[in-house]
Amino acid sequence: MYLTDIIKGKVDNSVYFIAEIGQNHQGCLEMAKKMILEAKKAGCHCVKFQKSDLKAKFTRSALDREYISENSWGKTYGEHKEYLEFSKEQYIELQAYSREINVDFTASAMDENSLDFLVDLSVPFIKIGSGDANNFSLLRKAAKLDIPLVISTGMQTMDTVEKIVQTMEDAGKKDYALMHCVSAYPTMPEDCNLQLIRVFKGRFPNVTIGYSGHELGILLTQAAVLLGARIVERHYTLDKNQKGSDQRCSLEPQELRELVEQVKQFELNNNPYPTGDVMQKLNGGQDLATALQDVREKEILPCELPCRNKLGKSIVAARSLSKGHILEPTDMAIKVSHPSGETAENHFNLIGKELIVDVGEDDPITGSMLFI
Ligand SMILES: CC(=O)N[C@H](C=O)[C@@H](O)[C@H](O)[C@H](O)COP(=O)(O)O
Ligand SMILES: C=C(OP(=O)(O)O)C(=O)O
Repeated sequence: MYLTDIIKGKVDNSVYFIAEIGQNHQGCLEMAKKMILEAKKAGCHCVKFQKSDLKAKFTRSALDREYISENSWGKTYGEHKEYLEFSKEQYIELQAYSREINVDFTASAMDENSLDFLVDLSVPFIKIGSGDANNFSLLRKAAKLDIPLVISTGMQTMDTVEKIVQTMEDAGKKDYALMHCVSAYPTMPEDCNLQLIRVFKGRFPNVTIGYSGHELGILLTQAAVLLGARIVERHYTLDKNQKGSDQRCSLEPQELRELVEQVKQFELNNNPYPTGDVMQKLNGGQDLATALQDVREKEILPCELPCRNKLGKSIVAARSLSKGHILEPTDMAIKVSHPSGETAENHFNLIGKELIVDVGEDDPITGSMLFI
């Protein structure tokens, strides 16, 4: 099955499965290949990685900060990320291997350079992760491409999701999907807010809705499918005991296989199952009932704040700028910055504002630095 069949609404009774290898490969190419093979054997349609150009995604100070964590692969966050990043040659090798065994291969574009990189690689679709769901500079650029997009919505409000849809519409982009997502690793049932899948389907009837889940186990992802998710993405690992921030919320090959098999049994069409039927079909239970609680509005949840503080993007100076300078679009870059600047979402609102202080390259730009 092709993602485009799902996104273009030609197929609404099947689910496209993305095995998110992300950075669970431990920086090891051979392990990444083994993971690709096991994901294919488990029945997944696609394997996904995360592509970053570190200097484009992070400010110098964010890269230089100490990363003291049991999940760290280096003394600084930059060293840690560098260790986990595959080179262009390695991407080409992994892509060729995926082709050989007939499984789709792609990655999330975590900055504009990485978007270009993935376009050059001719991936079947590009993922925009939650960290960039309010990066409208990246979204506008991606919307112009003739490549399908899968856009996650963790750490965002409904207002931002509406703006994403508007951005796609303004660009005439039709082949994209929105993923319900909560950016907490793992996500507890009370935070999963699965009913938002139904809400998304109601508000955006022409958009394919999917689910990028970070909860433990497979039950709640099955419920997500019954509520209307037609693309499923789960982090995946060969062994959850390995080192890495995402390991705990990942599925091992056997769980991934079971998820795919269970979902194949469902009778699906364009209509979400009523909540009572979801409970009954999946044999109820407290976790399921909690994850299915009523929710109408998408908000940034307290459980998402650690991820937002760590990986949320904000506005920084693209180059040194002097006091009195009037901001133009190219003066600003959207990066992970510690400390952070104005939220990425305000990028276009800052155009034309005057700086009241000198700012160095990569320095965060905050409201107090601007003449109002
Ligand atoms: C928001 C976002 O990008 N989240 C990604 C996708 O879910 C994650 O895989 C992060 O890259 C990962 O959790 C970061 O872990 P560390 O900070 O240990 O490299
Ligand atoms: C951050 C990512 O995904 P999500 O927001 O769906 O967890 C990603 O795909 O890199």
